[in-house]
Amino acid sequence: MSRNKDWIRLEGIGKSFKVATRTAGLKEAAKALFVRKHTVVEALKDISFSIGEGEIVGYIGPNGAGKSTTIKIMSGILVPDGGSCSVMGYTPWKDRTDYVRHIGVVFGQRSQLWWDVPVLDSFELLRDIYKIPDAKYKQNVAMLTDMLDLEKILQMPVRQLSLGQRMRCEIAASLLHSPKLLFLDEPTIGLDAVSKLAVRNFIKTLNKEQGVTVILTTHDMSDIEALASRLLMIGKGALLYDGSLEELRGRFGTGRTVTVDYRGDSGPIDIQGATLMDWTQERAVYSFDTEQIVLADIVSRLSEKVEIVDIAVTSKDLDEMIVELYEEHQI
Ligand SMILES: Nc1ncnc2c1ncn2[C@@H]1O[C@H](COP(=O)(O)OP(=O)(O)OP(=O)(O)O)[C@@H](O)[C@H]1O
Repeated sequence: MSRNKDWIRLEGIGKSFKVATRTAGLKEAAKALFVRKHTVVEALKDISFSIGEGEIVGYIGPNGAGKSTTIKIMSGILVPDGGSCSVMGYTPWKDRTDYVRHIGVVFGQRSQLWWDVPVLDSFELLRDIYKIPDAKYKQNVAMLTDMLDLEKILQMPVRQLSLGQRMRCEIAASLLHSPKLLFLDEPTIGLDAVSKLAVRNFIKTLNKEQGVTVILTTHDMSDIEALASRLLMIGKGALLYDGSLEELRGRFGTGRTVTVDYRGDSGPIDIQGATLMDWTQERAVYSFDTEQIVLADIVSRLSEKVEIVDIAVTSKDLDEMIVELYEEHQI
């Protein structure tokens, strides 16, 4: 349950990047030595949202939408062109030294561990960098080793670890200093099913038992389904959706497809309120909206004419809903 709704508050955040344009041809390249041409990429346009303490929020959007730029601003790595951002009372890019003691950051594609030394040595370096008191460090290493099953890998150099093992160590490394806020950028990318589950379970427990707030960037919708009760969706630098998964499901979730296997001699049967998608000698497929017609009515109409052998109903999955939202906003 969220304790302070404006624990994180972004208001009117904008960020543009100036990108040098290169023109083809030797003459143009020579000219470019004297006259530099630039285009401006508007990565974020007027982004506003609040996140409460203790929430797990999924931050999603297609490639190039502006997710990393937002995370970099919230973690103090980038300074926005305009707008305000307050996290736990800090302005991230202004009070960075103090601020970083309260946040943990994991970028799935980048490592904060030293490649050639045992994992534990990296942890000790981080202890010195963050000036973590000895007792707290020992307690956290013991807790994280237990929760993330690190016992056998702490003495191994990072380059010898599998991706799943490395990700567990990355997450542990980001939590050694007991941050209250964790940014996770693609934490399950490339992981197999078992490792994904282990990482997800850990994030859930961390949030539940220690109240750590989690902002999760991912392209994997099953991460969102498993972890986040709230979704922030961004596309072309603008916020497109801020709400719960349930609301999103409510908005798109009344569409169903029913596949009915039958026996009997019948031509296609029209049912008012349902759309016939396919009709073969053994199988009929209808799409329908639960607000227009209930499944039982479809089944009962069909059973007047044919003998029903099997029924399977599917609803839109999260991926499909997201694609529809993008289409709605023409992303
Ligand atoms: N340092 C930079 N210099 C120039 N352009 C940048 C820079 N960082 C980001 N951009 C541009 O800003 C836009 C948003 O990028 P960002 O990395 O935030 O997207 P993203 O949603 O994280 O994408 P992905 O899912 O591919 O990681 C893109 O058009 C990107 O090319």
